[in-house]
Amino acid sequence: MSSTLIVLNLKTYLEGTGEGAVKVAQACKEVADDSGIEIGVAPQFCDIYRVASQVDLPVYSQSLDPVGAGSFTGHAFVQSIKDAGAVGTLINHSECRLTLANIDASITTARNAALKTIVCTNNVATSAAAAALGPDYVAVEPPELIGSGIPVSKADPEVVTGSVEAVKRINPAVQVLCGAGISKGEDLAAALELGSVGVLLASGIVKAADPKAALEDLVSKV
Ligand SMILES: O=C(CO)COP(=O)(O)O
Repeated sequence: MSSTLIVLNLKTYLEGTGEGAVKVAQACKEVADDSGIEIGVAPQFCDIYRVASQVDLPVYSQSLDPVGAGSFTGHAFVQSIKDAGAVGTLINHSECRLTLANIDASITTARNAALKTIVCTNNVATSAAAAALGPDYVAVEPPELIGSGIPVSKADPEVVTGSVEAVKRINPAVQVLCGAGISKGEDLAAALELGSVGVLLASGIVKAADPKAALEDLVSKV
């Protein structure tokens, strides 16, 4: 496997029994095996166990709550997420934003459970702030391009290069992903060219008529 990472965020796109998530995850696994590129998937909380137990690929939670075992109701508990089979978690996605203090607490909570952390950011300044908290990855995604079909690597390459530069300056151990509007092979190639180590993406694959073919195209230029 190369060190390139692709994480497919399923959001709430797939209605139904969870079988849709398993099917997309299976496509991710096949394309990962064929291409040698690591592909992870972030399904709904309730689908983590189903996906992780049926498909051998890295599964991420879409978020978690920084609470321990005890008197907490309605929270996404890290130990349950881990026991369900997740290897990591997104934190602070633009569609599930946290305060800086809660981002910090979520990173610590995940790290203590040996889950990988991907902190989403919306611009260079927040990428720098996130890097200071020491996650495994910062994933910069300008919200205005999310779901737009317009790739960040083309529409706003400076937010990627600026984030890579800022993160490197603040904490060189943190790696940078980028996302928003990514769907094609040329988008992933451009993202890597700009200094990121991979992409976080959703609609271009999940909503495609043939997600496996879309994934094959995504990895075709690397
Ligand atoms: O929010 C995203 C991934 O977390 C990006 O979404 P799109 O790939 O749909 O633009």
